[in-house]
Amino acid sequence: MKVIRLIRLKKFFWVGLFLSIISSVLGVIVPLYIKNIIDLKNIFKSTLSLSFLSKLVTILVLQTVISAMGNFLISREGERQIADIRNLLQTHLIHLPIPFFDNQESGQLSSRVINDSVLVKNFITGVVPEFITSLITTIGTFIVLFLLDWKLSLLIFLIFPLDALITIPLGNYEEKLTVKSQKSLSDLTGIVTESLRNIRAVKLSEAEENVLVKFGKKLRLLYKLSVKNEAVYAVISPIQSLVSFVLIVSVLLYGGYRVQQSTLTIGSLTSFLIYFYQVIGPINTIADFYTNYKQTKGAVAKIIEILHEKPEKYIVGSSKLKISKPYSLSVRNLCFSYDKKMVLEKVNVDFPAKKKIAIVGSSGAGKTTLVNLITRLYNPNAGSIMLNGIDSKKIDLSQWRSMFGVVSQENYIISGTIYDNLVFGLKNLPSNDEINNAIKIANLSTFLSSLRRGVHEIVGEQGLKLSGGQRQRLQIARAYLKDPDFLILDEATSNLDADSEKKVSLALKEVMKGKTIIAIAHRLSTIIDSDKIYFLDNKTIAASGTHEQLLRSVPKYRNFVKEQFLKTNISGKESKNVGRSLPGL
Ligand SMILES: Nc1ncnc2c1ncn2[C@@H]1O[C@H](COP(=O)(O)OP(=O)(O)OP(=O)(O)O)[C@@H](O)[C@H]1O
Repeated sequence: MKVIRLIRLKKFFWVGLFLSIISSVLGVIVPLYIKNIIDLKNIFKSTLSLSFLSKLVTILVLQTVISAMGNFLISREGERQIADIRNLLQTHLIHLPIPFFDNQESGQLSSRVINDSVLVKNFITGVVPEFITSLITTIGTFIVLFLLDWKLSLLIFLIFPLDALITIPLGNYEEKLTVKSQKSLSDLTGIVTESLRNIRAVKLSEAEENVLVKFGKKLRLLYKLSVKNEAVYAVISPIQSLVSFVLIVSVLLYGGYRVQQSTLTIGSLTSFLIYFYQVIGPINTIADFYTNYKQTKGAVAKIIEILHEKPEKYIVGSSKLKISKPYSLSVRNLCFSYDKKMVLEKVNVDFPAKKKIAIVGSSGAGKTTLVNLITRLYNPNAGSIMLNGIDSKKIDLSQWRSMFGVVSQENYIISGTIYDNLVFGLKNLPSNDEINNAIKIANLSTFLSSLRRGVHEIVGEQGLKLSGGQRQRLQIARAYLKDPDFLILDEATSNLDADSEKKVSLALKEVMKGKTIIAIAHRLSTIIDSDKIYFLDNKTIAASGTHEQLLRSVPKYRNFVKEQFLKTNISGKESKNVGRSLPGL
């Protein structure tokens, strides 16, 4: 059973279950004592009845204490289970490859970690132990009842087929409902997470109404499903009560007749009724097990689906490879497609140590994709990436990624403080001097001194409290502290005003020293001084060389530059120097 595979139960659970079983067994004995007491002729004067009474009280107290201890141990294990399942899921998720996330919504995944884990826990530490103790109570009770009077017992036995008639079809219906409810709940979580994360975009696009309409639709769907769910329980409960009532009346009528016939004692009939009252709950629990199982199956299927996803391969060999510096990268015949859409075909690029290499091409040409392949966020369909001639597949993934630092137009800022961002992902915490140095180099000193809490100031979700330039300089400071071999600049000076751009450029200049630079850019100022430029066009490298060489010999590149130059000139961002350095334009 998949549910069991998800869970690793500790010994406290088994101790708790054992205590609960003992408590159930004691519960089976109690009515027998009552029968014996009632059947004695002179109940309150007989010493035998007093001895029965004192034993009865002892058993009741013992049963209560043992049951409480059992319940506590099982519930405690339940809480640990929730934590374990959440931990297992989050650990697995964080190690899944990027293509998995391309097809998922983060809100839905959060729902798996937070909500579905609770269902599984309830099943394992609530439904299953109750089922086991109920089974023991029921079997024990029926054995005693059969020994007391088998004919009367047969009447009570009727409850099973009657209950099954109701719960099996409802259980199947419940499973379908649960799958839909869990999906609906995760959709709802997704909308809330998404809209709050992008609250500025929501307001500026005046999309409040859209978000609320979408939210309302999902909310109504969840409400309808929940009502249906409640209706199932609302139907089950009274039907079960009706079945019980009919059976009690039958036992009373038939038992009363037997007492009149003197073939049954009043004590036996009383204990029968007590047993019946006592066993009705466990029988219903056994019947409900199927419904609960079906309900959990839906949630577990979703969790197992995630756990079946293959994580990224971190360690390829048994130990990390020792590769001597300086590092140079080469990309050979790289092909890549997103699903069936071919994006790169037979791409060849070299990144010699300590050189600045630029990749240019129009929007959608595949520049970011190429960098994502180089950093192994995606795996190529064919071709290879080599580090000093060694195939990347032979190198441990974390060793590989530790070589790269990124300064990007994408927002790589995490919630927390500036300090949290500076040390994010660093294996060894930097000293105060190193932090101060990074701040100075990234041109952040003046900004930080204006903050009340300095480096411990909160930056807001995704760095909302920072300007675009400050966010980029924070990434530069982080890259400085990481001290990578390859620095990836992804349009690092885009969307900034002249002053901000100057600060970022100065900071970059410092942090680029001694590094191999991989620059992806549309803007000429970023790439013009590159040692080599690779021009991506029509899914492959159409040409390569210095800026001047390409301008002279590749008409397509010349057109591309002209277009970019015109665009940036219109937006007023490109510097005059760049315009002057474009021979032939
Ligand atoms: N995760 C993805 N799933 C499917 N298609 C994608 C994905 N990411 C990018 N693409 C597609 O792949 C192509 C190349 O995208 P890529 O982001 O690499 O281009 P780019 O040259 O970096 O563009 P830009 O300069 O506009 O950032 C585009 O057509 C894009 O729509």
